[in-house]
Amino acid sequence: MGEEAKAAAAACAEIAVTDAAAVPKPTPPPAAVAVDPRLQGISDAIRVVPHFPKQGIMFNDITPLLLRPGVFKDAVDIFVERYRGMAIAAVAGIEARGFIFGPAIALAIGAKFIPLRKPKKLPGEVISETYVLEYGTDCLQMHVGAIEPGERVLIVDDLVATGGTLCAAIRLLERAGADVVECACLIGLPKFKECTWLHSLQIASERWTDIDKSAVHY
Ligand SMILES: O=P(O)(O)OC[C@H]1O[C@H](OP(=O)(O)OP(=O)(O)O)[C@H](O)[C@@H]1O
Ligand SMILES: Nc1ncnc2[nH]cnc12
Repeated sequence: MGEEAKAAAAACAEIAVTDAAAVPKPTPPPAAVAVDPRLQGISDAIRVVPHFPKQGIMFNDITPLLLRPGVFKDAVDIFVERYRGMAIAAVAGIEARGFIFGPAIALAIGAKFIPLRKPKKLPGEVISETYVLEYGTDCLQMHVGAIEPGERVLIVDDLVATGGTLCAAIRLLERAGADVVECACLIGLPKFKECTWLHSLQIASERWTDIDKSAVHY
């Protein structure tokens, strides 16, 4: 990707992961516009904790960002600016950290919020999607009836690492008939760059400049 295209991509805080032909295209930003100045503050407010929760993991901790209302607001605003006017009917947040950003985005764009929960948390009838983790499996559940067939949905989480969690969320929503427009995460880990199986979706993420935060650079 050339420098001009990089700047443009960063400006709309978008990462085109793979073939995006099937999803509505956001308005392309003007070429060579400056990187959003809010991104550095967001990046700086995320703490990287080595070897948590286990040896070898560089844990991206968003809690310091939450202690800074201005930065927290910047993070939400960037997503709201991107998704407002895209006829999104529902924001689906992934437990637990998608519950921090998702509802704020949903309220601001006038969408309903759907919690995608870990097993045995929802009291009603659920549909479930199991996914593979590095060690073992996990599962996301959603209430039956939370989504109407054809509704446009944005999936929100704090971070994409392998993409396994997001893929499970996409499968769950699509099984319920949703039209998944995009996935939005604050942080993308480099490993994710090699994953091309989030087919025909785009991942909206912030563009980090601090390589120590194991962040995405496109
Ligand atoms: O891209 P992946 O490899 O699937 O990993 C990303 C997921 O991992 C983290 O959640 P976690 O599973 O730790 O759950 P928690 O938020 O409940 O702690 C993070 O908040 C994402 O949901
Ligand atoms: N490096 C990481 N930091 C925070 N949450 C994660 N979930 C998966 N990998 C993670």
